[in-house]
Amino acid sequence: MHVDIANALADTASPGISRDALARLDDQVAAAHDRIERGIEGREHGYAALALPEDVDVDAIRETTAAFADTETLLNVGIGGSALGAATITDALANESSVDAYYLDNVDPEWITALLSEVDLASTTVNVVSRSGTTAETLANFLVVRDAMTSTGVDWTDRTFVTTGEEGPLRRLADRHGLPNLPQPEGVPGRFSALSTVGLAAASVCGHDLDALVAGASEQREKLGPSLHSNPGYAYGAIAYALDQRGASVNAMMPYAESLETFAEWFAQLWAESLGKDGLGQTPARALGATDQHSQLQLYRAGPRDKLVTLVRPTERDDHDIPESDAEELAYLEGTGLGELMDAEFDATEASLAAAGRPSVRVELDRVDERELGALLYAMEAACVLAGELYGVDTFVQPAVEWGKNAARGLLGEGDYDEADAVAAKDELIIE
Ligand SMILES: O=P(O)(O)OC[C@H]1O[C@H](O)[C@H](O)[C@@H](O)[C@@H]1O
Repeated sequence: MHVDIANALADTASPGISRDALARLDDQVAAAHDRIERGIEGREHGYAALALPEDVDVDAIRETTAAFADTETLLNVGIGGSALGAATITDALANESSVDAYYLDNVDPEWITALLSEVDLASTTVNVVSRSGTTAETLANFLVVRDAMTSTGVDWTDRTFVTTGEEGPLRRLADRHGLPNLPQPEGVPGRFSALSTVGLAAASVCGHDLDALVAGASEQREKLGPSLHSNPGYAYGAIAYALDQRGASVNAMMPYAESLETFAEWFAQLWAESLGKDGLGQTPARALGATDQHSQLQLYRAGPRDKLVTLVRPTERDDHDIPESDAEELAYLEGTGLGELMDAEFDATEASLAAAGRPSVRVELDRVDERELGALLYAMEAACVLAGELYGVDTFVQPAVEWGKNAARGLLGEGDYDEADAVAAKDELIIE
């Protein structure tokens, strides 16, 4: 995995960073790295995430999930950081697995009802994931899934394990029913937990190679050092920060692979919840190549100069030949493959942005496999932690999200929350 930052330099783009400013930025990276390394060594809250390649116990994950070897469908009941890391991995590698993995990370009743009526619950494994064990959406979905199993004569206690902390309602419920429990990593916020029990349990149920995922992350861990020039993660985080400072307040994450579409969702949570505070932060946007060339690219190339476009692709993938056609106008497609076309689209988009003086960063994986995914996830987490240091924000908290959670709890009558009063106090100006 590597990044190419040339098209984010002021030589090409505006906003862009000059070579002199890049040298000054590298001094800031060195100082930030000292802080990060201390945090990792001391397993401080949040920084502990970057120690996961060393700390995660893949044998314990394999041991717990071995009891569910007959799984045909996995229902991962969790939201935010308790869904997106696992979903990134299993969606990216879905073609390699015989297990269909679904992420119940929303409480849309029509969607849940339809899903539960489609899957064979007798061969379904349920992983209920919640760091706090209190998230209303997760607990509600779990109760619904459990009820669906009971109504179809499936013993839900045989088919369920939980991934949660030492305390909380979910843990108590799991203990009461003797459900296997995978512990949450200490000091690792949900959005940084892809490379822990939280992200890897689903990967294990789907039969993916946990050792390779961790090995890819370890490679990137070893690259953490005092310069952005020897570390793709730091390079990405430093450039994204520097461009935001120069006006690129939006970061459009655009993978050129269907298998990486969920990665852009995971990145959006990582970037938004970690950096969006104190009036600072860069807004993550989600796009998919080549599809969104035909929808969003117009804005990225010719709209306000407030965007950094991050183009992600595997350099190697199984191609599919484009068959001969009987139309002369289509002759140019003959002898090529869909993958070749995808690559041409990627190169064309990158060049078209550069020709318009718009900044982009290229992120390339050797291929979409466990090792490269582990590397990508770790590098982006390191990028985010570094960016947090450069902004000077508290990367590992999300008080603004907690506000909404409290308001919803208050509305549902779980207790007295001031936040719920604000909902009732809303003004109305209705137009019909
Ligand atoms: O894992 P849980 O405690 O259920 O939390 C799930 C999610 O809840 C909140 O929305 C937080 O802002 C997220 O960071 C977290 O990932």
